[in-house]
Amino acid sequence: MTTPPAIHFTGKVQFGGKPLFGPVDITCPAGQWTSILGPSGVGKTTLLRLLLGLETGAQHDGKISASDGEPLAGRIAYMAQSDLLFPWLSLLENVVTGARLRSETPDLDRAHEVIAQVGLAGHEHKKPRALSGGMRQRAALARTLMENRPIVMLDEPLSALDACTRAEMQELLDHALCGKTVIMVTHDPAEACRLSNQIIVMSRGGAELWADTASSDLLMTHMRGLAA
Ligand SMILES: Nc1ncnc2c1ncn2[C@@H]1O[C@H](COP(=O)(O)OP(=O)(O)OP(=O)(O)O)[C@@H](O)[C@H]1O
Repeated sequence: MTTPPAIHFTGKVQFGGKPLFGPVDITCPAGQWTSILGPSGVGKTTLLRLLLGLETGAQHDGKISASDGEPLAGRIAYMAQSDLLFPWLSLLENVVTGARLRSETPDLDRAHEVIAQVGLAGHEHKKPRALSGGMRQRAALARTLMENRPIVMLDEPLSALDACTRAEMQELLDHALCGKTVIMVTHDPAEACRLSNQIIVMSRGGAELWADTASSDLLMTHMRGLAA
């Protein structure tokens, strides 16, 4: 894996001339974990999709850049809110989907290693329907790790999980993504505080950096104030 860069996003975003958010000036430090919080509909997913270079239909008047001056394209692994597993493929085949789509020969040894890393050894040949919700999220994480990219973007990756599985997955993510530049959208201040080096709170007007990752209660109070 190449050295992870910092990511810089500036400017404002509109849909059909109607402002969504901004102007903002956001830096996600290299090799660190940034969480993005904010009220529903403020534009968190749109921001992530713009960073990913995906079609959004939005007009972005600003800049997206990496600290090493290289394009972001091809350097990001993405884990969405839903697991996006192909139901007709086994867990193993789902984990190597990226390589198959690029017409590459998948590294099956590494796939088995990554599957073991997320605690799913022995389930390689099961179809997604035979896995629990937590196991499917682990499978989605295995597929994300298999890509071994320096930047990882997570859009509410654990929102569908029960509290216990969620805590387990947070630990796993923390360990597995250590050293990468990570950007995670979440609605959970405690999750953001637990995992992040920095927290960005988005509102219609812009985005502010929340420096105190030690207190999720204070962050929650602050966000209630923004929403009021
Ligand atoms: N293609 C589009 N055209 C017009 N409006 C759009 C389009 N895509 C998204 N929106 C609107 O932009 C707003 C922001 O959407 P987005 O999904 O980025 O918000 P979010 O902060 O991630 O919300 P949530 O927390 O509920 O997931 C929403 O009001 C949505 O309806």
